[in-house]
Amino acid sequence: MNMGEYTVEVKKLAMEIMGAITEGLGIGPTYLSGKLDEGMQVMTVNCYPPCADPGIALGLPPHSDYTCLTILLQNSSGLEIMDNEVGAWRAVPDLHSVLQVHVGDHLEVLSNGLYKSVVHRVALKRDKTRISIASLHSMGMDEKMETAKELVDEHHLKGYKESSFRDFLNFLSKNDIAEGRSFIQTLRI
Ligand SMILES: O=C(O)CCC(=O)C(=O)O
Ligand SMILES: [Fe+2]
Repeated sequence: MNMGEYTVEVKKLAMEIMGAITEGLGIGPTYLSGKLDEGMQVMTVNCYPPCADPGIALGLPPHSDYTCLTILLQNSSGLEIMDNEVGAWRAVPDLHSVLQVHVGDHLEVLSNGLYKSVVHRVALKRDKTRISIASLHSMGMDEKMETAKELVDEHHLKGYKESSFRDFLNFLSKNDIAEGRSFIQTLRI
């Protein structure tokens, strides 16, 4: 499969998974399908060179993705995920030909916090180049993601402000995520 075909297939998968998630949330399998289908798919190909002293450097600083979903393919281990219950990093095992699905900030907003966006980072290897391909799925540039009204009531107050992909880009231009500022924190009410 070439990159173009992969891009098309991974989008279909993202649409299916989001349909299953919104169905599971009780807001129906097509709740977001139109806006997601017409929305943005950003493909990033990341190359992490070997590092003589991996203890003092990171491939990618801790962050969560602004997306609804991110689908990731990696050629070797290196990705680490924050385990919020214990406040420790967990290495994602090196599983061959496996796609990882990350919950992004906008799914946390949509679900009123029932899904939590995953904080992740990439560690470097002493003797190995690591390559990953991430497919980031979100609505259009100026489409505002709002918490589903069906998931808000007097016992479950609305926990998030609405935001768009452009709002995230504006945040990025003014803040350094390497210093720990996170977009989702600015959305929490
Ligand atoms: O290289 C990876 O495994 C993660 C890439 C990533 O987090 C991103 O592109 O947002
Ligand atoms: Fe990421």
